[in-house]
Amino acid sequence: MSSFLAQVFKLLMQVIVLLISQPLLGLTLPACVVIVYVVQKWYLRTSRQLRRMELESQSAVYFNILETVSGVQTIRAFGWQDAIAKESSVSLNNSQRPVYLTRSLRRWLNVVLDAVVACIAVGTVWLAVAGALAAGSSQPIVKFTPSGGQVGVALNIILLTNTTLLRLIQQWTNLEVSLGAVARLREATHETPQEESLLEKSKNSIDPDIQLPANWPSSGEIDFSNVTASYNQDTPVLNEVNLCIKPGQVAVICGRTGSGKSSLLMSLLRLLTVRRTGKIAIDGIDLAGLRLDDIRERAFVTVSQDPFLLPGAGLRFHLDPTETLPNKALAEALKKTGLLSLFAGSSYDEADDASTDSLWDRALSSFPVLSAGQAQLLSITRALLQLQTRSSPSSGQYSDHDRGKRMPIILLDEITASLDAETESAVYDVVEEVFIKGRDGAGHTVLVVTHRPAALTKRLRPGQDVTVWMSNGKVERVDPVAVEN
Ligand SMILES: Nc1ncnc2c1ncn2[C@@H]1O[C@H](COP(=O)(O)OP(=O)(O)OP(=O)(O)O)[C@@H](O)[C@H]1O
Repeated sequence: MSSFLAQVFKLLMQVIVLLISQPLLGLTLPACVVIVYVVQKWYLRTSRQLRRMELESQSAVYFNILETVSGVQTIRAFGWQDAIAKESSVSLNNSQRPVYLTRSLRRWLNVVLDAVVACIAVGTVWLAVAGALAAGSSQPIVKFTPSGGQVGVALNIILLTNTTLLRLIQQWTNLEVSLGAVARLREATHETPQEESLLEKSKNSIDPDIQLPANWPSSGEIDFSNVTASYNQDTPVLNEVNLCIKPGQVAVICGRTGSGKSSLLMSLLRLLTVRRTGKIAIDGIDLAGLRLDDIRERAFVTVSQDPFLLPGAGLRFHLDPTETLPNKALAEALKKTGLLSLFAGSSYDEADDASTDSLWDRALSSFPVLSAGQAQLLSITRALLQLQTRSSPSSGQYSDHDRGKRMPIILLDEITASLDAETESAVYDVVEEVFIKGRDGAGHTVLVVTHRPAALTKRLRPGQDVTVWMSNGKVERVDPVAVEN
């Protein structure tokens, strides 16, 4: 913007100096303005289109490079080198076409502006000659007789004006390109569905009559009544689900692939749209009338099928993103899931807490690469820590009588799918100790989605826990865990 303004003022000054040295050139000014206006209009319109084509064709090249880098092993294994090289060179050639056309357009602009300035220069020389002839004539063509110095200054300024005009139009194009980039970013941020806008929407649908107790959920009872839910508005993935899970109960959710097990958990987190004909209540409070952040931050601790890890982020961020827990708690949780020795390596000394101090701010990528199972264990460690932070309402926010213990519901979605039998058993040991039995003897409500219910059977409590069988988005049956004879 500043260089554009600099060119504008430069041009203004040059025109003023030119008019002082050759006032008659002022007559050509309207014609020049019209010509420059028409030329810049054509130039800008074309260069805008070319810039768009350039960006699109370049994105194909970048996409090609990224795809090749990430799939280089596959390319080598299948011997696709020639085909990929050909494809890359085609997209590179295509990306060069708009660049070439843009350069040609600039040259065209140069030539047109040169021609305009050449006309003005011819006019200046003509005025000078006519003025000189007028000096010896009885009937002068022009009454103005410029001095040699004035003609020199005018010609010099004319040459400079040409460059200034060219730069001005190019700066304007650059400004437009930059504004276009800003507009595209704005479009992306406004049109991509944002969690914040969902939160905003959910704020609008909050039921003002619901006074959410600070210790909600205090027991963890879940009641699905006639729940029909879908990802988009058309096909429901949950069909009239009726299910009641008692406080402290473990519900193992089983069923064929695509039967709606994960969707059942997602409907609790309001990641699915639940139709108004049904409702999901936790401890008697309908989730539809609550804020999304209240539901997700207070009511649930979730471990999903796919661990979400950011290699550039620190270990603490992965374990305790809100940075509320002391290092000791992080180390204890990692020890529980067997990951502490992996992260601390040989420097770990069980008797010395300080031996782990350097771990927490190190980026995850600086540790040995985690296997799928180890990544899943890290997610479970995070869940253990989340349970600690979510169980007690933060002290400053609530009055004393409100400050009971929360009992978040634990949602585990195929957490052992990528683990071997031995690690699976170790993980379920932790689940049993921390979630099912609870630290102080009061267990949490736990929903476990699994394809291998047998691995959990021995940890379920006869007469208390249940296995929920799902099929085609419906609850087919609920089997209580049988009492062993
Ligand atoms: N993001 C999504 N958008 C639209 N439909 C989806 C989405 N995720 C799942 N579905 C559909 O919802 C239905 C139930 O899927 P869901 O993931 O709940 O099944 P699942 O029983 O958990 O399967 P799996 O055992 O393979 O995890 C499927 O028909 C699937 O096509």
